[in-house]
Amino acid sequence: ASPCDRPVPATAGLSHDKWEIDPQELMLLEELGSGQFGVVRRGKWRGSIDVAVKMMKEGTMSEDDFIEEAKVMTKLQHQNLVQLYGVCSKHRPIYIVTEYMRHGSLLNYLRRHESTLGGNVGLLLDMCIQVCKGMAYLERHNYIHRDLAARNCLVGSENVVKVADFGLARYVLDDQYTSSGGTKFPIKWAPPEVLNYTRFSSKSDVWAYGVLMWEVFTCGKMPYGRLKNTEVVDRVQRGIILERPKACFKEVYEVMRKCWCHCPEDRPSFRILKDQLIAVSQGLL
Ligand SMILES: CN1CCN(C(=O)c2ccc(Nc3nc(-c4cccc(NC(=O)c5ccc(C(C)(C)C)cc5)c4)cn4ccnc34)cc2)CC1
Repeated sequence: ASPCDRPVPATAGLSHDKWEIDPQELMLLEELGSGQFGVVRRGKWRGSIDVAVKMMKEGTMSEDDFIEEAKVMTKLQHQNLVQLYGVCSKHRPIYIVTEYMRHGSLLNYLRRHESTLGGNVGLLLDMCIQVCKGMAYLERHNYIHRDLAARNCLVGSENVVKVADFGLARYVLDDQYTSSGGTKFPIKWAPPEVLNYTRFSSKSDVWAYGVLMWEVFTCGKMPYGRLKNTEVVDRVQRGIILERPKACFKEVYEVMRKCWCHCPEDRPSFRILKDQLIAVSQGLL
């Protein structure tokens, strides 16, 4: 029978899962960096869209679980979240394709521009507020980051700052990274309930956000300096918190301190933090 009188199957066009990206539509360019997880390269998608492509080394993550989660992650859309465009999961290594951020990680950006950023409290506070907006969006969607830190935020044009790799930590297979006793676990960004019971929540993200604020106002110093992880755990358990950075106004440090309440329920939500920081920034300028 001629095609015109055959009914079009209802699934026509739907079989192409929109979170699945066709690798033939990707052009891979220079390497942006690498780590135990694999290599990240800049790329072009469909000829014109700037992307970052994470080529996940096999054995780094539980890929099937991640691919399932990617369907949810592509729906998380906010101007302060690094947008996940999709995955190439029909080959190995799998590719994770996101929007491209041209200035790299917030941590490296702070360290590279300390001379100009150091004195600009308004800009440092604005960067914190942008991260807070992205995190308030995740909080509203009951989405926990689990590894919020300046190294996991990225900088684009005009000092735009976005939160990256939200939720990715759940799929990492390296238990040096996932268990709180592991050498790669981000101890210095973890609250007591995570150190003791690995109990993650949006309030544990708030604790990490307080440490990120400290990173921003010190232009990328390492929290607790060269203290060993065991010494940091001991301090955090005893309620000793990070000291006020020189560049940090008292009002800003007061907000930071609230993120480090021992009990998660005493810490403010990101929604409240956002309003408080905006009020401080309006008072300061
Ligand atoms: C003038 N300067 C020159 C130097 N410079 C750069 O080279 C530079 C420029 C842009 C960059 N952009 C991005 N870089 C990256 C990037 C680069 C290196 C490493 C990584 N790391 C990761 O993606 C990564 C790290 C850890 C993990 C685990 C498994 C532990 C959770 C998973 C993934 C990301 C991701 N991006 C996503 C969107 N945009 C970027 C990165 C670097 C910055 C600009």
